[in-house]
Amino acid sequence: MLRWLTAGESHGPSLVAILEGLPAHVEVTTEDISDSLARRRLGYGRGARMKFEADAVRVVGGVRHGRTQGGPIAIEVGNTEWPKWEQVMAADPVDQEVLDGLARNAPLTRPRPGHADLAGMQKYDFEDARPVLERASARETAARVALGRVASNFLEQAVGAQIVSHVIEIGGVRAPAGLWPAPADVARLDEDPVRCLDPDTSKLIVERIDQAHKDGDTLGGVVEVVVHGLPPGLGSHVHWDRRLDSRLAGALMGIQAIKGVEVGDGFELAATPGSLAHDEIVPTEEGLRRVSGRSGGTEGGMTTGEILRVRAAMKPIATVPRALRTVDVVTGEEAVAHHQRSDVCAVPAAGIVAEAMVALTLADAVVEKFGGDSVQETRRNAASYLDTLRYK
Ligand SMILES: Cc1cc2nc3c(=O)[nH]c(=O)nc-3n(C[C@H](O)[C@H](O)[C@H](O)COP(=O)(O)O)c2cc1C
Ligand SMILES: C=C(O[C@@H]1CC(C(=O)O)=C[C@@H](OP(=O)(O)O)[C@H]1O)C(=O)O
Repeated sequence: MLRWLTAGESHGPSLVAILEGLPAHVEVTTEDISDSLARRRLGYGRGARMKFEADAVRVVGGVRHGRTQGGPIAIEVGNTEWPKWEQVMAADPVDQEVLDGLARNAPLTRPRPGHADLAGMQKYDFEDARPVLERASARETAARVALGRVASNFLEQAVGAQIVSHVIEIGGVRAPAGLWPAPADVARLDEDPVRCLDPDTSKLIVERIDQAHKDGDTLGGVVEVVVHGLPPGLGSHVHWDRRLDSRLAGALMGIQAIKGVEVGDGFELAATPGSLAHDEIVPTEEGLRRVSGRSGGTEGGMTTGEILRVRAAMKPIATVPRALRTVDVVTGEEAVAHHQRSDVCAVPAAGIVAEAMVALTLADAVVEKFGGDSVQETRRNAASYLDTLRYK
């Protein structure tokens, strides 16, 4: 079983992430992790912070000379913004006089509709939204992407699986259906301003984001994660919490601002007759194959061995510049929500986070099915399973 945890605040000194249960000998370097973090910062429409802040990666446990050692892997992602927040976010008490003199410490009492502010203040009994938004912030996803890179190296080295994500819709502008990226498309996708496979849609999306920016508005959208090279039989039909689609859905829903998940053609299948909704099975020279991929590569909560495809729908950013109505919780009076800066659209970044969550979930399913204390043992076990598969 793989377990993972993150800690740290948006403007704290660093985020930390721990991954436990991964076999030894997975090749991974600080550079690999930094590259993945750099991909998360991509995407037209992100706010100023993405430009001036860097992710300072330090692997502090579990990896030696570029290979995992079998123990928990601990990664620190330093926030280079920290010096500006050292007192506001200090772990130890700071003189009230000092804090009162800091504009950025002013209590945030006008919660933003759509963010965690009000529910968090109610639940944790805070008069200031700061402690809530600091942890709710998607800054935390940097820690997940760091772990996701370790998981995705494992998947590639253990079973040869490769993950790629793309944006299929932003602000209602949608790419043509049926475009599924291959691993070779990753560089091209990363170069596109919105990580969309279709250049015409990409241009329209950039215009849509510019318009939203001008209007003081924000946008959401849909990303799709596609995984090539998975063996059949990851996950299980025997119990709800062992179903792979259930685990993938939970992992994707756990990303800030994700409000919908589809496996394969999901909602569209609901409107399609059965004769056209399922993936017929045919014998080919390469063995049993499906003629289509509508199911998204799972049946009965197990991988089918075909391409895995899952989608996540992100709502628009909650910090809307054209501020929304709220209440000042201290005075009880009507007000507009607090706003300093924000992303107009973070859908491309959410795609990279979705890749990470899919990688962690699949790595867990591979460890569960094939075990192994070293990646070579996992690889042997997977190869022997595939060799002796009853129906190929
Ligand atoms: C990559 C990414 C970047 C985000 N950037 C912002 C942002 O700049 N401003 C904002 O208000 N929300 C942003 N969000 C969304 C909030 O973190 C999220 O809405 C908030 O934590 C409340 O959680 P919920 O939307 O799941 O209810 C971002 C989310 C992601 C995944
Ligand atoms: C810092 C990141 O994303 C942040 C996520 C976020 C939110 O509310 O989720 C709000 C913004 O932060 P701030 O309010 O400080 O401008 C984003 O920049 C990041 O992704 O690295």
